[in-house]
Amino acid sequence: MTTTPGPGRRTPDAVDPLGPVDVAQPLAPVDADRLPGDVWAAPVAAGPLDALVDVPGSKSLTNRYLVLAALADGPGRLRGALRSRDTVLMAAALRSLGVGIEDDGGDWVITPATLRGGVEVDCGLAGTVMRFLPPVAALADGAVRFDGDAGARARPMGPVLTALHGLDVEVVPHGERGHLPFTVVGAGAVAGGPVDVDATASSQFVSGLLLAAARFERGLLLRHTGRTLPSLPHIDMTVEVLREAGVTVDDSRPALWEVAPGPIAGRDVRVEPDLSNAGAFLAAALVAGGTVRVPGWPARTTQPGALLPGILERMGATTRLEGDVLAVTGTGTVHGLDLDLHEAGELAPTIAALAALADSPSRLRGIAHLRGHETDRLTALATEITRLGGWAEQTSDGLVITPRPLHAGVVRTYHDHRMATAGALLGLRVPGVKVEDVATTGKTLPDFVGMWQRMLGPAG
Ligand SMILES: O=C(O)C1=C[C@@H](OP(=O)(O)O)[C@@H](O)[C@H](O)C1
Ligand SMILES: C=C(OP(=O)(O)O)C(=O)O
Repeated sequence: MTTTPGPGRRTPDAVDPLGPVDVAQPLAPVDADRLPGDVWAAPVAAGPLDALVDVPGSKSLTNRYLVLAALADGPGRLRGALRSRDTVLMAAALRSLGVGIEDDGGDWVITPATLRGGVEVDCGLAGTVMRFLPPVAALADGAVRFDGDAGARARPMGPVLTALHGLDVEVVPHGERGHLPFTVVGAGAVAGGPVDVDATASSQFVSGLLLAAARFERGLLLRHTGRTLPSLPHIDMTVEVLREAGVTVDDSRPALWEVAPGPIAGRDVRVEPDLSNAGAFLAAALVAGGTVRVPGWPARTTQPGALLPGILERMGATTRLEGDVLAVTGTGTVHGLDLDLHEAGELAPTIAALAALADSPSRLRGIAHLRGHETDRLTALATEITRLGGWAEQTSDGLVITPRPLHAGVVRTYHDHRMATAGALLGLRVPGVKVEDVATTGKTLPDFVGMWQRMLGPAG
């Protein structure tokens, strides 16, 4: 049987162990009048950009700092924290567990407390909430029920729950095993010790266990058992914030992390801007030409967005760090590239949108785990790029994107903030692009539309 690769399908290729699959179904037409949520007409850039874009705090750092502050031995203060759906859900969950979290002139002031059970946690669609809080709930004095959006129930949770079970924490599934909803029955303490985790599907399985581990009686010796590990910078971020809070972590052996038991210091910290969220704005300079600047760019960071300047340069930009301002300048011509993104999968939607507008094909590798993100991002990106007339095929671990002239159409977003921002990037170049449910950007960037319009200026 011969097969025709199609959008939204795996395509046979040399590295695809799954081999050929069935012929693609035709794309469902999108009727903009019947779509849920707002349909936003993405503006076309009127000319080269010249913008300074202030990007709010990092989601990943905000939610790590919140968890550590909740488990600390004294009060803490978070300056420049991101206020978005993912971080507000984290704060709400910690409050329900008994932690004090007050707003003080824009800062979050956190007062740790004995964690109480008998509560429910709404994870929304936040990976950081659903993966970071079950180990915290194990320290509570009773049952903590976890659930989230319909899409959250599809996201992988099994390795976290298996690890907790291995640490003698009771976990009660309420639906499909290894998925939300479930209840963690906290016993007020966790003995800790050695545990094996297969984190092939998400680095967050490792980060969540490490964040709570100093509060386990024997600490934790965590071994990753899978063949590949995504998003290592995010695990390094976890190790770094733990060390900053006075926790002893040994990460000197490959795929092994040892956290010593001990107190977590309550601290006064400032959150770095979210570099991955900055990515869509910086990428806009390549699409429209001109310069986009992002202030507060850290000289050194564990955020995977640190890879952006190098990636954008390969795609045709010039970048400069002027003090703490990153300036990215583009010509309007974007080059395709072959890129392994396993360390920075959350950048993939931005890079895929650029690739669809490039002057040569691109291949993105190392991102099979994106199938378990907010949506199956490989399918979503292939489907939506193809819907606009481009061509994108899935491989076993990524995408091959062949640029073609794009046309007007509605980009579906599947409750995925980064699908919405990718749609905005395509719309900068292609007249008539609309983005379904643009409000989904509120997951990490509630003012995305306002920021995008300000970046474009009055002519945009
Ligand atoms: O720990 C974190 O803050 C994150 C880790 C990564 O998850 P995966 O390893 O599941 O990709 C990343 O994609 C996500 O946006 C945030
Ligand atoms: C994968 C992402 O989020 P989450 O923290 O929900 O996994 C993301 O923001 O790209």
